[in-house]
Amino acid sequence: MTLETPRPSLSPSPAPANDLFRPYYKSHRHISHEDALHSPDVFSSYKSYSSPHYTIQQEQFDAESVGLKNRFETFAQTQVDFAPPKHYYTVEELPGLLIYPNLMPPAVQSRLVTETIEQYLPPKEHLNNLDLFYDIPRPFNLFNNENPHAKILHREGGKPTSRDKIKNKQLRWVTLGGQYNWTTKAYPSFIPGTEGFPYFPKNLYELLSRPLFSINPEAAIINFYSPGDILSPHQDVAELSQDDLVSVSIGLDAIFYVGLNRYDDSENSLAPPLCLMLRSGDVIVMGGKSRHAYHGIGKVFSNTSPDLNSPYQDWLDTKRVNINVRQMLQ
Ligand SMILES: O=C(O)CCC(=O)C(=O)O
Ligand SMILES: [Fe+2]
Repeated sequence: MTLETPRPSLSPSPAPANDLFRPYYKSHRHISHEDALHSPDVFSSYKSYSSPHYTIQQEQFDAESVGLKNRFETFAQTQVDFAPPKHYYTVEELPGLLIYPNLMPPAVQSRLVTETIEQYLPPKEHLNNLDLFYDIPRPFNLFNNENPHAKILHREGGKPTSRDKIKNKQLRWVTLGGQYNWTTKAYPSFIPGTEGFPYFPKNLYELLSRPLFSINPEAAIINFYSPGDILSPHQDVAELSQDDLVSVSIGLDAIFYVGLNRYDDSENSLAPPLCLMLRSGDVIVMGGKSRHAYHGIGKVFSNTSPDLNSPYQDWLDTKRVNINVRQMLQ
């Protein structure tokens, strides 16, 4: 269970989490979408869920008090026709974990994909996983169709790549805002508001910041998954801030695991992780005691992306995009 390339803020998980998560990665590796949707131990809001380990509660969501419609329309730059969700979910055993099924309407999801490809990915300040090995031309236009097969050479004599290969499989993440330092395993400790403080895209900031979520977004990782990709169990502990981590899913459905190291009284053993089906438009918040919970992705299901009427729909039909936003500083 290793990733192809190292990635920011991925701290190796100690044995207990790995041991508890491993059977799930194994049993879900070949599960069909249909079986996962009906599996009693995979939570999704539209079916019943019962687990001896987790109690999920439905909470009232007040879309008006957080100015949801206005936020969405500002971000999508168009009128957004949507019925705001009435509920979100909390988990008794994972305090601070919030689950918002289908929060982002299609127009907002589509805009997020467009912004990712056209604005967040191209600049040289936004490092991606390929930059570690290749001299990726900048601005990096994933969909510039001139010469998609032109060779991009590996810096240390490894296999060359091409924009086509990157687009279809190799692009795994891009970082926005404060860029994590690989060597020191830390974010830059700049002072907010001063020159040189990492720039974070304003439109994404305004979409996800207070009062909707308890966060001043300063850094983000956008993860790209193809079917077959997983993300190993880890904690996100690099940020100094204890504020919420906000995670938006777009495109293909995926199984997400999350767990705290705790003893389950009924079985007197470490509790297994909670399994969630994450679908396009869902948002997860990891805050409070769950800010540093172990988590990972066990399965990405092919042919499950909704039609978002995106200019990049063909690509999105083969991808899961996860926008993972954090506050770096206290
Ligand atoms: O893809 C996801 O839902 C989770 C990503 C994640 O855990 C991370 O970027 O640290
Ligand atoms: Fe994470």
